[in-house]
Amino acid sequence: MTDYAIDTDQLSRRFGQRETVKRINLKVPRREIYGFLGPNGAGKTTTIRMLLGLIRSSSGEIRILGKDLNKNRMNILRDVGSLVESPSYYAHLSGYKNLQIVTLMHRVPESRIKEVLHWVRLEQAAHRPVKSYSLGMRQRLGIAMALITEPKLLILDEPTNGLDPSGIQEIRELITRLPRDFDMTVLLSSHLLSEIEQVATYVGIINQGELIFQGPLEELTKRSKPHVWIEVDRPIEAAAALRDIGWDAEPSITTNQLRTSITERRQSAEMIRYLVGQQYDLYRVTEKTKTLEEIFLELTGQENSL
Ligand SMILES: Nc1ncnc2c1ncn2[C@@H]1O[C@H](COP(=O)(O)OP(=O)(O)OP(=O)(O)O)[C@@H](O)[C@H]1O
Repeated sequence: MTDYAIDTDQLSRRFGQRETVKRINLKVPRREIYGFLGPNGAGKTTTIRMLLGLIRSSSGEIRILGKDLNKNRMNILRDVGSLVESPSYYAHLSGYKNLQIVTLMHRVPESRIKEVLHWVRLEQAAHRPVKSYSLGMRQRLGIAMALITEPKLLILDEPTNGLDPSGIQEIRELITRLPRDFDMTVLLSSHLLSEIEQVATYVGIINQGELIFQGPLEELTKRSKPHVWIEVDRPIEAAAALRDIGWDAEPSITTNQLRTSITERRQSAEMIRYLVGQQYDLYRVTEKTKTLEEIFLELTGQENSL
């Protein structure tokens, strides 16, 4: 049995009549960076709030680090660090003082502050009031606050929202090192695929409350392998003829093309020879690679919104 840091079973949440999260089975393997991806309003924050015990689920089970969240809430959450929406801190106090408050609350030795400040690269700014920090620095402070208790699981809701490219890069580098250096599992949410694909090793895609894809990132990228498209005079007939002899071919009526899953040149030569031999007129042969963005939009049913 796989060891999951987060394991939900048929997890659901309604707000009034509306079901915002629909029977999702989230499986987050340990030591992975799990990208929780979905368009705005898909249900990411609601899910994360349930995982952290901030709101109740309407039905379903949640296991965090192998334990039932309903039975051991306080115990489990001690091993979970989180940053949901913007971090809460005292703006007039320094980063150091803010971290000191967290160490006192959680009975963590003060020596840990230096370690986490180093980690998030805030040593230089440690004694300046947080109100003088940039958005990226505040976000890093938020992550430092989440890391100070040495959690086994870190949950970050849109950690790069509103950051400039260099701020995004810093957070990205920080997150990537966590599983390796601290044996930590990370779940981070985003509505941007470009965000997730750069850091995540594992991906879950949620759309309108439903988990529509879950698996290793490579499984998603595999779908972006190139396909050969053939423009032909009778695409439906040609596709059927190809399928009859064991090829994979899908017609597209609107564009007079058919799509094949062929990736090798020799195979496409064979297919072309066959079609010409069957008296089809071929107008054009092209190779197309779907971008991850296109796959994401296809999965979430928004391909026409670009
Ligand atoms: N307390 C609440 N009462 C009623 N509806 C709510 C409540 N919280 C969330 N919702 C609704 O649930 C849906 C999902 O919201 P949620 O914040 O989970 O989405 P999200 O994927 O995190 O999107 P975003 O990236 O925009 O935050 C939205 O339509 C939202 O209006």
